[in-house]
Amino acid sequence: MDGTMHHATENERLPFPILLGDIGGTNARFSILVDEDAEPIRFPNVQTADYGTIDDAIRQDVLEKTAVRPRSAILAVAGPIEGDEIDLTNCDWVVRPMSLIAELGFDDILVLNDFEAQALAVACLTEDYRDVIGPSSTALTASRVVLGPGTGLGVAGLVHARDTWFPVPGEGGHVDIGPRSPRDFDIFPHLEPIEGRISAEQLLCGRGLVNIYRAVCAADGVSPTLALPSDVTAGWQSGSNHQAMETVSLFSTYLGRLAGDLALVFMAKGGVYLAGGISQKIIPALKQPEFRAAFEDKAPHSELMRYIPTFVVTHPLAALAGLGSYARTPAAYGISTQGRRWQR
Ligand SMILES: Nc1ncnc2c1ncn2[C@@H]1O[C@H](COP(=O)(O)OP(=O)(O)OP(=O)(O)O)[C@@H](O)[C@H]1O
Repeated sequence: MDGTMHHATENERLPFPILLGDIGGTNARFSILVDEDAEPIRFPNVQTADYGTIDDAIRQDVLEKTAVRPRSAILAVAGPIEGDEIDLTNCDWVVRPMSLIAELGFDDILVLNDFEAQALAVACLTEDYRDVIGPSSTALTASRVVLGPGTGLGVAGLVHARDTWFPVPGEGGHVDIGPRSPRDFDIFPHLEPIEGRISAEQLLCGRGLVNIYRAVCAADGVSPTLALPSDVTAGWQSGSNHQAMETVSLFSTYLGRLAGDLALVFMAKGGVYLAGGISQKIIPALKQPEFRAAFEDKAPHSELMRYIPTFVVTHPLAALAGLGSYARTPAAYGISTQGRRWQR
């Protein structure tokens, strides 16, 4: 934060044109908002492994592809945002805002958490970009939750208060999850605890599909034949592998169980939104009874749960859409920029 000409207030817009970036473990996606009204300029997805640094990726895949010179950037990253060098969780890139300012000509950089960006997306997601799971489809303007099984399990709340959306990016993917049904009690002893416990992320992510599958095989006394998360969903989809089919069914149950718990915590009458790469790949399974049954199975509040809608986010670039909405109207969102905004 050295060398600032002035301190921006929390609600102050970053200067246009604004580069928006959603930096995942595998893919980075960029767009530029030229002004408040323009449609974003889209750039092809970047594989993070193809570039040594994010600076190179931005230079070669964005700045060299357009004559527009972004003055500022809003970047959403997976990982804790502390200090002037931000290490990303699932890739080798380090975000150095001071270097982006010095080397690439930006005046103003804001770094957000990736699930904070997903929460922003969920605040403004229209019907076209969500697939309803279950009986209720009315998403009130009320608090929401987004959870996304992908490489890991991201979770964020989205509190609605004072006409403002407040994203709450926590570490909700790491809560405990335990056995509930008799079948769970057969399977859970075959899961491998980490430091004595099973956390939601051990079941509800790509690797989690494989963990559940291996435990199901162990409970059934058969040798596992599938190694990758995509093998498990393929075995489910083709109906060719009994254990893979049960795995996806259990995955839906556990996802519904956690989604319901998070809905209770946030009183999420605005709905629970399933993001992450895996949700979109198993939509037909999520539409089977297991997901909603587990979601609503929250006595003494089952009646309340029945009216809370659940959705799969189908927007291909949801995080960028969320960042774009924030870039245009920061005052609509309760985002603290303290310690996360760097200015020339
Ligand atoms: N067909 C599939 N079925 C099940 N899991 C899959 C399939 N294809 C990929 N996966 C798993 O999905 C996970 C990746 O999820 P996702 O696409 O959401 O990535 P991500 O964590 O958002 O990272 P990025 O932001 O870089 O895309 C990996 O664990 C991968 O093994």
